[in-house]
Amino acid sequence: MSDTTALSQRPWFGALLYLIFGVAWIGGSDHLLGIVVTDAELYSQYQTYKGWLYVAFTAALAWLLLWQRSNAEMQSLRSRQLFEQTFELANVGIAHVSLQGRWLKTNERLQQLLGYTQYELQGMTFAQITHPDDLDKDVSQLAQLETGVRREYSMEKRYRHKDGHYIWCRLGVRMVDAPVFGKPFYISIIEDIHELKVIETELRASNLKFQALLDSDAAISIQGYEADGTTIYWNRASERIYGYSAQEAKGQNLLDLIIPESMADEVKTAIQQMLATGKPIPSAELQLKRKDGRFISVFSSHALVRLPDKPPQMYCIDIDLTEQKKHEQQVAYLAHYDALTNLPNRASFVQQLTQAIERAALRSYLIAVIMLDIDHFKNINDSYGHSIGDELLQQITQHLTEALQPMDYLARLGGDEYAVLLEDIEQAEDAVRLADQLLHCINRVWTLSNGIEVKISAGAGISLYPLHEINAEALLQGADAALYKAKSEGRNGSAYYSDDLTQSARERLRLESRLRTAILEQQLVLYYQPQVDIASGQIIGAEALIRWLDPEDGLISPERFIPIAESSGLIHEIGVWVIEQSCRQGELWHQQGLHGLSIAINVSPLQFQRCALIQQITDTLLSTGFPADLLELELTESALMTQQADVLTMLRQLKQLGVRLAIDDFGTGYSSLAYLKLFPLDVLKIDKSFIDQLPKHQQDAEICRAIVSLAHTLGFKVLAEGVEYQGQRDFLTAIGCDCFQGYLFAQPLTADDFFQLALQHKA
Ligand SMILES: Nc1nc2c(ncn2[C@@H]2O[C@H](COP(=O)(O)O[C@H]3[C@@H](O)[C@H](n4cnc5c(=O)[nH]c(N)nc54)O[C@@H]3COP(=O)(O)O)[C@@H](O)[C@H]2O)c(=O)[nH]1
Repeated sequence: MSDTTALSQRPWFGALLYLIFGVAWIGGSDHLLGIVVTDAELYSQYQTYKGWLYVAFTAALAWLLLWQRSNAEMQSLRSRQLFEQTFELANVGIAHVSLQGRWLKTNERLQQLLGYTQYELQGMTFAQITHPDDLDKDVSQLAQLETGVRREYSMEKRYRHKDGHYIWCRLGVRMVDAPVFGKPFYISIIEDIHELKVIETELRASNLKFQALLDSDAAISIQGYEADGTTIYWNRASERIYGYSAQEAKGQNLLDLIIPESMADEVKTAIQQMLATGKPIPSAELQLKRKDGRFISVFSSHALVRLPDKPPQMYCIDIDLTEQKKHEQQVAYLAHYDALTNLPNRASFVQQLTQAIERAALRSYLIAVIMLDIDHFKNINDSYGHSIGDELLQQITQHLTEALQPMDYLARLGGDEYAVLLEDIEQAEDAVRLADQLLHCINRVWTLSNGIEVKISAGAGISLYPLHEINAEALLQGADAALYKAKSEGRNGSAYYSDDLTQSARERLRLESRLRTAILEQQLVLYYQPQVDIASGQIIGAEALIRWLDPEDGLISPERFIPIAESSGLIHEIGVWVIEQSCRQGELWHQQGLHGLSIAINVSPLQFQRCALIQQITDTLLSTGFPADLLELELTESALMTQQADVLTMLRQLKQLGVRLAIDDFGTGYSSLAYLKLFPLDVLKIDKSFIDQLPKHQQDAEICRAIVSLAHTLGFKVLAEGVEYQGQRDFLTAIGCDCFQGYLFAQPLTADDFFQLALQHKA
């Protein structure tokens, strides 16, 4: 077939072959026949046959050639038709393009695509309708085809449609060497991908928008996880919120990254349920874990994403609540605190006061509310501006805070008004004392940052629970009313809600101040009341009793000033003086011939709260030489009941010194039999209140009898105090009481008088 095709393609060669064959046949066959057939007739006959054979053979050959040619033409026609059909009907644009880039032949699809006719295109080059941005790439790749560097290329490019708009196409180009057009040319396949490209561009834009959206809000963390918890997506906000970079987070398991250990099981179960049911895990506020180990509050929502042919994925959207929490805390803070001074505000004060009242009601103690108000503060604001006013309030706040104890509660009620809550105060005047200290702290010249100096004063009002009112608001109103009163009376000081209390508190404070002077000016003296052996009538000792000889008021009773000494702390100073003075006096009497005389001293419970007491006594005994076994400390029951363990230790230390211990006013306090067994005591002093109506008062008589019996059973001596009548002494003698003291024998005497009396009795 190929040969035939070759012949049909080169007819002159076929004609030459035929000529050679014909000449060879005619010449050769005749010569051969002449050799083989000698008979002329037969020869002629064979000649005819040979001619017919030649004709038949050449006819067959001609038929074969013609048949083959017609077949080839038919085939060529068909393939041309097929090509044309393919070329024209193809759903992609096809073009033959010259090496110069001119459109040689284009199919209908391409013409439709570009909007030009075949004729119009043939007058143009591809470059004329290529988007300028794509041209260089196209031309340089064509050059590579021409130089044989490559055989084909493809690219995405834009052609300009006849109406001016650009169409995205995918171009495939191959160079054809067969010179159909007389020269090599390019076959270009041009596929319309415009719609795809538009979709792709839109998709990319949408992806970018989506990505920008995900990354724009630094407070919304979005994380993607495989069903097993492996991290596949981690946006920028996640990096900020949880501290892991996307690189660090991807590939790690959710449970290892941000779930606290305590939540791990719960989260695992929730994920399994979500995967099984398709229902997302309900949104919730969670405390998740950061890379640095700190916890962060987030509002977490979850979504299950099922993509075709892919395992399900889980996405978490966590909103960082840190700022919101801070804001909430700030709002909560502002609801309870004053932003300028950072002090609790009125609401907090009322709340605190209400709780304090509940505690005080249970434990029966006093509470004071002190309200402070700065005088004419408005003038400062008006004269110097509010910022100066604010600065002044801040300075005042700082000074007030420093002047108070940590347990005192200071609040700013508003404007220039402050309130102080004092819990568990001993007596009403403690509040006045503190109020006066606070006023003293405010009433001065204040220097502000800009150099301005302002002199201010303030007033204070005090109300007390439960003496004045029993609820928080009423106490505040009471303090406010007292403040108003103090100011309206121009007192420039503090006032109680009740006038009586104000007076008595002022009186006590005045007394306190005078007592300080009395100590300095040695106006305190000791009197001594004899303690007598009830059977023999011998003076066996003396109780030292303090007196205040005031130059103006004369003798002031210890019942008046000891409580003030206790509340002001002066009792410690006084106590030391009493011990020293008593021991010195006792030793002097001893040297003057009163041997074996004991001295009893009253010790305040407050003195017992100081460890220094032991050392003071030790030092005094050493310095005075007074024997320890003649020194008797009178303690009240309340002193023994506070801080029992410490008291017990102190009592044992005193016993080791050799000092004797007596219980004063026995029967009026706790009278716990347990402490009689517990503490190393020597003497029980029956309180005067049980003695007063002896012997007639049946119950008191029985009580005295029982005390004596009990004391003796436990090995203590019994002393009856306040014995004024012989009948009382007789009864006490009858029930076995050991000693007594009282006006029957002698009142408290000066040291000299006591000495004289003791000498008389000795004689
Ligand atoms: N911490 C200290 N307290 C002391 C000191 N000195 C005294 N006091 C305590 O003061 C309270 C009052 O004492 P005072 O006014 O001295 O009264 C004492 C006696 O004068 C009085 N007394 C004694 N006998 C009689 C009597 O027959 N009739 C009568 N009406 N009164 C009498 O009793 C007081 C003695 O009390 P007591 O201490 O319980 O023995 C008083 O509580 C003193 O304790 C001191 O230095 N430190």
